[in-house]
Amino acid sequence: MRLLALHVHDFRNLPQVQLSPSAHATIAVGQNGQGKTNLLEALYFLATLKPLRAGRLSELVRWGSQGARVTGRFLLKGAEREISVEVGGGTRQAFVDGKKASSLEDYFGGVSVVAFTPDDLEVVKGGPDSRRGFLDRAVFNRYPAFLRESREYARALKNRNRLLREGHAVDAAYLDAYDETLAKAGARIYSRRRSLMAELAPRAQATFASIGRTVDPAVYGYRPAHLDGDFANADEAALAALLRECLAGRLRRDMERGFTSVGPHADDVSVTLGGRSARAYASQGQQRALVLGWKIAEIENLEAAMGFLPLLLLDDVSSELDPERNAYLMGYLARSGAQTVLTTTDGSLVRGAAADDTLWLDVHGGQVAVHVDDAAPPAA
Ligand SMILES: Nc1ncnc2c1ncn2[C@@H]1O[C@H](COP(=O)(O)OP(=O)(O)OP(=O)(O)O)[C@@H](O)[C@H]1O
Repeated sequence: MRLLALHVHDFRNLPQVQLSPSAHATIAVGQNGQGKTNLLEALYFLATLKPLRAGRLSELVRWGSQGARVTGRFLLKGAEREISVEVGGGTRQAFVDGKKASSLEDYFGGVSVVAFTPDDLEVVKGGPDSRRGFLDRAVFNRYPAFLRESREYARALKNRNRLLREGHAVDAAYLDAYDETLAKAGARIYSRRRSLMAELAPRAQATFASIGRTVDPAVYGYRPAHLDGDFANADEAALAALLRECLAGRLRRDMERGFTSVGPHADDVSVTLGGRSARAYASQGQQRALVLGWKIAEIENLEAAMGFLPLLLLDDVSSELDPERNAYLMGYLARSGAQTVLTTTDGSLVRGAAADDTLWLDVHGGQVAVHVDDAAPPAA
């Protein structure tokens, strides 16, 4: 997969960007607040239909404009394909080759992207929701249908919570039907996350072993909270049965509180170092190495699964890593041959990922321009 051309229109502070990225590294350099992350966010949104950091879609539209549009032309398995997303009035509309996309699967059609941001580096010490989000982004990359499936689950959960809040008025047969739907949708999420972890955890553990500067082994694990039974070996029907049982067992408590306390929305990813919680005991550098190990594993895993590398988006990650781990990451990017878009305030930090064909960009006040003097990385 390769991104051949990108066109951004009225996305955040970017009025108009048109560029043909390098087949390898494209490096956007600029001072703080100029629009580097916005450029990356436009690409991420194009490739996932999910905002990288915005809470609301309307935040993506340039102030004073009616709508934003991002278009990308990709080379996928030898054929060119243009996808486009428009945002306006709080909704988004996806297009494939100029026509409305018939489904999400049709839209994505093999486009795959992995983003790595400073927020990711904080994920180990953050709360379960950030780790869950981190896991789910990897699951979605691996299984694009997961976007639809997780929405189905969220809808079922919302309906059940509404019913629980109605308290005494809950009709048992009615609730039973809701539980059935929720358990089925939940079992799919469990199963997707479990499959992804089975592929990814051993790779992440191996990468960490080479960058962690410790003999303590890292272990990344996922096991649903509150669910009793043989999670590792249960098929999807058995997972749904386990979840239903658990929902029934916690019904009284859930009715008192007015929300569902068990299910994929309440899970966490455990990360341990030498058998101890990494959140509680690992140093900041080790926590970051654990995240770096995971990200590199995610990229390798996608390559193994799809037969090609995803597009990599790195937002000012180098300034957050120590020099040795930054050099490891830059060396990995250069060796992998992946198409990468990096942002930085200091071009020298990402020099290790650059080659003769690197496209250097200057970002200033929402304007993105190709840097002409290629003798040295542009200084911010
Ligand atoms: N919807 C919007 N419309 C117009 N401008 C916006 C919008 N959303 C954010 N901005 C502006 O975009 C700028 C931030 O851009 P961005 O986050 O890309 O910065 P950056 O170059 O990555 O900086 P840093 O190095 O600090 O991360 C801010 O000046 C902000 O006010």
